[in-house]
Amino acid sequence: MLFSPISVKRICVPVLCHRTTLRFGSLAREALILQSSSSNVYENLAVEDWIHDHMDLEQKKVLFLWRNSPAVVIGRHQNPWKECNLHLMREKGIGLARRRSGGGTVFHDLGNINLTFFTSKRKYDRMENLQLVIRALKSLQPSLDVHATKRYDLLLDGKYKISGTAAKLGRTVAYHHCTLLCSADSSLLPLVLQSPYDGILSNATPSVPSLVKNLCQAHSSLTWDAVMDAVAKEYSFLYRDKPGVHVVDPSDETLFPGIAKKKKELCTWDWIYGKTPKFDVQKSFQILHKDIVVDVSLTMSIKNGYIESCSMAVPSHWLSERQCRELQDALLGSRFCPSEIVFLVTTLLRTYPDHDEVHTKWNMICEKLVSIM
Ligand SMILES: Nc1ncnc2c1ncn2[C@@H]1O[C@H](COP(=O)(O)OC(=O)CCCC[C@@H]2CCSS2)[C@@H](O)[C@H]1O
Repeated sequence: MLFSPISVKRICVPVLCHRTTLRFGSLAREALILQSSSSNVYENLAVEDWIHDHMDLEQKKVLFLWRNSPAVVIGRHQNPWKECNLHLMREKGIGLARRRSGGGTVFHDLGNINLTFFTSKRKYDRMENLQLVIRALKSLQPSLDVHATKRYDLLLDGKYKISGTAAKLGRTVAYHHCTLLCSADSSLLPLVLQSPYDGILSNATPSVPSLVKNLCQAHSSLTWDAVMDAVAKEYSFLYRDKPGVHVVDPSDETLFPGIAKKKKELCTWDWIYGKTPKFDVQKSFQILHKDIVVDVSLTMSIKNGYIESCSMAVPSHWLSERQCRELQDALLGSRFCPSEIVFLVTTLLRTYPDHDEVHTKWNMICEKLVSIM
């Protein structure tokens, strides 16, 4: 049992209610603690959206506790090509998600806890929430040296980040969410958050890298379940008359009507990559062909994730101006993504049957293009 000292329940949905906001009404308390049974980042982000859009947060505060399988979560206004190693993530099957709140990029896995504090906008108070987390940690290890910074990070021993914060403020409601590193994969974390792509010119929000540490390194008792339990207890103590955590299934449409649609949107390419603020790519590379080195320089503008303009400078004795233009034109309007580029170039090759030499050259340029995506 995950929450041994306090009760954990599965929420039973009252059948005879047609307003979604009333579904949680039977749990009549000032505050509610929900824990996700899913480790799917898109499902959990969809729960956040659902609570934000449908629950009456003027009447009831909500704390949502969740963990994800390995994933990188970027802020609403960030550029994933600048923030992470997409090649490595594809290779390792690590998901990429864009959240609705601002701020920087973080790594999640099952050793990282996420806490979302929902309130009315009036009651929104990030420092109060972080102090609650600190009290919870100290209830487990009184000697722990943790403090909150002005940018709402939690630092261990004055220098190691264990928690990052972001927030979304609606018209009347708000949420503050934060991570807590308990036992995340600390060797993978810096590798996936290091972009190998250079030549990206962008005004997107940059992340603020820090030294990070897991709580379990400070003390072996600080496991994710002990920490989650302690946070839930502290929250109950402050806002509820009785302890209790409700385990919810984010794919349960009877509990969260319309949630599948929210998840679907969060999974789309147009949300994850397409919401990247407009950016340019300026890149020079060298191609070694038949013992000669060919210099290629590339300039592209990417809008909503799609190639809006593309110009390539290639020596005309190597690739004719016409063949260069044809390649550029084929790329226009394409998503800035490897699979689509490969598909378009393959289609282009078919328009030039029996031109092995041109095929080789286009393929070599294509390979370079894919390496920057
Ligand atoms: N999981 C986790 N926790 C704490 N710090 C992290 C984590 N992963 C990476 N980092 C470090 O923070 C910086 C980025 O810091 P930066 O301050 O730029 O961004 C944040 O902190 C955003 C926090 C978002 C929290 C949300 C809550 C639920 S969904 S995600 C990164 O470069 C690493 O050095």
